Amino acid sequence: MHESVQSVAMIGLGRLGAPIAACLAAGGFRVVGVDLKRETVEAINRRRPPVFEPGLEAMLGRVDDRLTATDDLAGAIRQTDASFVLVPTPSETDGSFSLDYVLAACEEIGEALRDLDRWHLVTIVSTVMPGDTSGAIQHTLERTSGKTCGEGFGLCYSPEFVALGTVIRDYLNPDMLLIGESDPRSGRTLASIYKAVVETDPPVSRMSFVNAEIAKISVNAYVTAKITFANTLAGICERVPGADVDAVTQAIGLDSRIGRKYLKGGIGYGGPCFPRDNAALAHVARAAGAIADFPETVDAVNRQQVDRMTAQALAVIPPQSKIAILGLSYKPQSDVVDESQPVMLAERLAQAGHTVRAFDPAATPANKGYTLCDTQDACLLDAHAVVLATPWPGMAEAVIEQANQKPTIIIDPWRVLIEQTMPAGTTYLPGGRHVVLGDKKTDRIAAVAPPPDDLAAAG
Ligand SMILES: NC(=O)c1ccc[n+]([C@@H]2O[C@H](COP(=O)([O-])OP(=O)(O)OC[C@H]3O[C@@H](n4cnc5c(N)ncnc54)[C@H](O)[C@@H]3O)[C@@H](O)[C@H]2O)c1
Ligand SMILES: O=c1ccn([C@@H]2O[C@H](COP(=O)(O)OP(=O)(O)O[C@H]3O[C@H](CO)[C@@H](O)[C@H](O)[C@H]3O)[C@@H](O)[C@H]2O)c(=O)[nH]1
Repeated sequence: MHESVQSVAMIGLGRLGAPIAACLAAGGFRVVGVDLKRETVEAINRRRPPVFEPGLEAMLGRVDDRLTATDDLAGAIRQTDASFVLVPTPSETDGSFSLDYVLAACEEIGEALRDLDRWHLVTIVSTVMPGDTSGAIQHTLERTSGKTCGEGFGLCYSPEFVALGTVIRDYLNPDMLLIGESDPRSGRTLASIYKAVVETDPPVSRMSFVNAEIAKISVNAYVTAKITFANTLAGICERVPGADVDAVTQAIGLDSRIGRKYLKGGIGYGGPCFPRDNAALAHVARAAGAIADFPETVDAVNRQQVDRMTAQALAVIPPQSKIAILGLSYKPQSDVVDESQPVMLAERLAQAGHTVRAFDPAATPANKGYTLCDTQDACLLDAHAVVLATPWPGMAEAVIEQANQKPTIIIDPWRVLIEQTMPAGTTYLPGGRHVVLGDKKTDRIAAVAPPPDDLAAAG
């Protein structure tokens, strides 16, 4: 079914590596997980999630004795038929991705391959820059193993398209499998490993390393352009009488050339991947002497979304108010605050002279200028205004309860409360909608980013 591969090594048991190792083991492979961190190795061996990822604990409960973890990378290679490298590739200041961790892992893999008397497939899953797999990665493996890539061992580049919070679901139900391969045997073997584990029958795109490398960052660059288009529409709809971004995006999403996914106008995209992939594509373009304006513009317009949200809030919140920010992670069901728009918004509102308190069920950012609360109730206490920045389950209800107790300004960039009847005295400001100040019919008193003059006249 999957050629002769029965056992695999997962090198790097982080946010992606741990859940994917669990999926491979639950799917029938014998998996040896490798990580430098002792606490991660111990957690896996005790079947405890080393990272925050919904569903991981349950998946670890299904691996029986097929998953073990160790810090002995060479030993893991010797015991297995194939290995996956899923270590960090942090961004450099020029937008490119560092290969330091990948090359350190490849040095050890290559040394282990030197004495191995059978073929072994190495797959790089970490996101790398175009040219890296056939360049430094392949050279390192060949140098340290003394073997020729495509003969003594196989090499693939196969990045993942999973999103944090849904890693397991996305891994088991991929839209496609992207495989850059050194030779047909390597690509075929990797495809057979995936096919043995995934729950669907996705198309497999097999190609050269460089095309797979460009394709990976292009998917994120394209999807972020789509989100940014929705945010641009949201900004327009906020200022055009009667306009509603959701009505517009729902309609245009029905055009099959556009599609409905990732078309929600909100607070801008953040996280460990989306923001950096535009910077990487821009770097690739500049280095090749091609035009870099498109990814640079998407990135710049995304950063403007924090300006848009800050201006909206400042237009309706009286000076020196107490503001509660609910949700700080870049999206619900995640503890990640890399490039988090809610964190940026909290900082900006604090800089504007407001007393800002924030709460998140999982994320604990190093806060600048605002107070991080241990509980949602402490965050909401006495707040004049609430921003539902990253709406985790249960937060919307708490906001309504707060507004029932005292007049509250509610800022709702994702419109999770749009269907609710607001308690009397509430100022409700949904992102992406034009709302008239003092609308008696709906009892929603709101303004959507009005120019200051309009606000003064209305007040
Ligand atoms: N997080 C995502 O949503 C996502 C999605 C797609 C692709 N990626 C890519 O996947 C890669 C990994 O991302 P992540 O979020 O899982 O990173 P992470 O930092 O959560 O995990 C990486 C793990 O690798 C371990 N490690 C580092 N060097 C090692 C070595 N030599 N041997 C063994 N273990 C080692 C670290 O201790 C850590 O536990 C990156 O290239 C990232 O761009 C991430
Ligand atoms: O319609 C939408 C959809 C998402 N977002 C925002 O986009 C960001 C990213 O969301 P999501 O895709 O759910 O999470 P990530 O974990 O960042 O996953 C992205 O980045 C990964 C790393 O490259 C890829 O593997 C995934 O395919 C890609 O979706 C978040 O800030 C969301 O709030 C929007 O603003 N509007």
